[in-house]
Amino acid sequence: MESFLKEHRGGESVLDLSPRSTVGGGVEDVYGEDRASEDQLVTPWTVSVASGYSLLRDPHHNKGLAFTEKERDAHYLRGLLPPVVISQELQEKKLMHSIRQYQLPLHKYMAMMELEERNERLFYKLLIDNVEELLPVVYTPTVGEACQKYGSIFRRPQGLYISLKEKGKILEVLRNWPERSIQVIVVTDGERILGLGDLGCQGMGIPVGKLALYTALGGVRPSACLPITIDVGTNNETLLNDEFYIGLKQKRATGKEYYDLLEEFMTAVKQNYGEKVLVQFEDFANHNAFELLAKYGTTHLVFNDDIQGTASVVLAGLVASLKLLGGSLGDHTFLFLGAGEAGTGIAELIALEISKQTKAPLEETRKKIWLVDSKGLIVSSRKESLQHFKQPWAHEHEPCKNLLDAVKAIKPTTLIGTSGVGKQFTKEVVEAMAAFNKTPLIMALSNPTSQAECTAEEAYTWTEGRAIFSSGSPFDPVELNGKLHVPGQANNAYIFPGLGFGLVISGAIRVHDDMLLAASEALAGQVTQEHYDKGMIYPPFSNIRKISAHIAANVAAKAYELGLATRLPRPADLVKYAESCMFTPNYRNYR
Ligand SMILES: NC(=O)C1=CN([C@@H]2O[C@H](COP(=O)(O)OP(=O)(O)OC[C@H]3O[C@@H](n4cnc5c(N)ncnc54)[C@H](OP(=O)(O)O)[C@@H]3O)[C@@H](O)[C@H]2O)C=CC1
Ligand SMILES: CC(=O)C(=O)O
Ligand SMILES: [Mg+2]
Repeated sequence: MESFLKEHRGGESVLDLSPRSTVGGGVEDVYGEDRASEDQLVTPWTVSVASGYSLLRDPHHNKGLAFTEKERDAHYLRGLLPPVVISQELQEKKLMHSIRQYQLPLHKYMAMMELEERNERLFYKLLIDNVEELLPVVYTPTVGEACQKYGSIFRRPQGLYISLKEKGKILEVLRNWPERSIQVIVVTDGERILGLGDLGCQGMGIPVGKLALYTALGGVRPSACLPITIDVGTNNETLLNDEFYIGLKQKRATGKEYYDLLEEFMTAVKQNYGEKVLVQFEDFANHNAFELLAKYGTTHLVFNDDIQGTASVVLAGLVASLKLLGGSLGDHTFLFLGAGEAGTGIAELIALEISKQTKAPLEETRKKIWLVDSKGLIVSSRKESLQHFKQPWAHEHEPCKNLLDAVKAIKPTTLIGTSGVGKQFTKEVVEAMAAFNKTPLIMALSNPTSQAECTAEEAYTWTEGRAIFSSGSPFDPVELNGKLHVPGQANNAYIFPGLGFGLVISGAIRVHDDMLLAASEALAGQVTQEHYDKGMIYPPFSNIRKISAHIAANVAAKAYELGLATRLPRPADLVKYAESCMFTPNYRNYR
């Protein structure tokens, strides 16, 4: 602070902050003074231009040992750092070495979060340059464990908490966030965190993780990202009884109380950030997710990642798989285990794509797709008792009580797991798939790894190496009878960063289903012959920035075509434009 005042008052400090001299020198004992003010009100105050010590403590500008000699002179850093000056590359090498020393993924996660709080650009450089290694650390599966233990690992707030206590004041709460130019909000209410259920306020790890990917994979500026957790209570008894739980200790609010809070939130978001801020709904339970999407889809720029992002990524994998399987999408039969957000979201986008390709009505193309929920196969005799999002899938058929019976009856070419329950694709189920398919397509999408419907090894072993396999959380390649099988990661992380970036750079004001198809097409278009030769239906994450630029460009093109883009004129080369807009984490030079 002193250096700031000197800098701004011609080198003359207006406040004398130096310790008052005492007879005989040395530092004055200020502890008594501090105790004397214990009962008094004090004002927490700070300055806004960072230099000296505060610059080292500012994660947006801190460069640690990479501050140059000139910068150390100009910004009052002399003596605050050891003498050596190192490059960002050397810092990266050192940090990767230290992160690799940790045995437990959660410790790696905590080291990464600590880095983000200390030096944001270095955090993103590490994440971008080592994406395949670090994605499982900052994202699924480790982020799941981090959310489960968020109460005990919580150090500093990384996003905004909006609870029932803030009712009537949400606009003010938004204004407390230090950044004004927000482009992307990821919001959860913590009720369905991955396949781990209701984690209440501890779900904050998910918006934080998703937005880190928006920046690292998609190129949205970190300062334009805002993670939000809406806390309406939790029905998780363990959390309610945990003295370290960080959220509201009450049962979840429902009905009018819940929807009124969400309405206030959505209104405040638009009031504060305007029409073009993207709100991504994440990990809401399905009894609210579909309704919120339908309600705000016509008035706000909103997108549900679990319903729509997942649909787009899976469709891309299916389209790519046709290169290996032959035929068209409409030639296939799909069976889902799990008929919630992910399951019905994917099913609807597949049906839409087949309908666009064949010109057949949606009601017809849906008939190629079957879903099983916790009560068995969804069939017409169950229609009356089904939630609205399941009803379009209630086809004419005899009831089937379990997945194995459904597989045998429907004989799908593709089996997709979106149940949130691990180990449901048993040996019998997978062997049944292999019995009537030369190359069965198996997707075990539930997260984190503990909830995957089967492992990569199981899928390859039980099909004698014939399966094409993808999962929501990553699995290592599997060697079977001398052949290496490379599983894909069918995770919406391929889609949402590029999709969101495309919406941002075109200034889109609404999300349209055709944009999901455009994102899907762009992702499938990034799978090359080299990937197909290895049996892959998704490109590697190591290329994700390029992939995201192509997705963003395709989505932006669709926004312009539909008249939903506001950033005019339309750039001629949208891929180049997207690339040029992407945030890069290299250090900036300070004057
Ligand atoms: N890979 C990816 O990118 C993504 C993965 N996911 C994962 O998908 C999973 C599900 O998410 P989501 O769709 O939002 O969750 P939902 O709660 O909306 O849906 C879960 C569905 O699974 C069904 N189900 C639960 N248990 C069983 C069972 N034992 N047998 C058969 N069906 C069962 C439920 O049935 P009922 O309706 O009868 O209760 C429900 O239909 C989660 O693990 C999530 O992590 C989600 C989004 C993206
Ligand atoms: C990936 C994701 O969004 C989920 O599992 O919920
Ligand atoms: Mg999710």
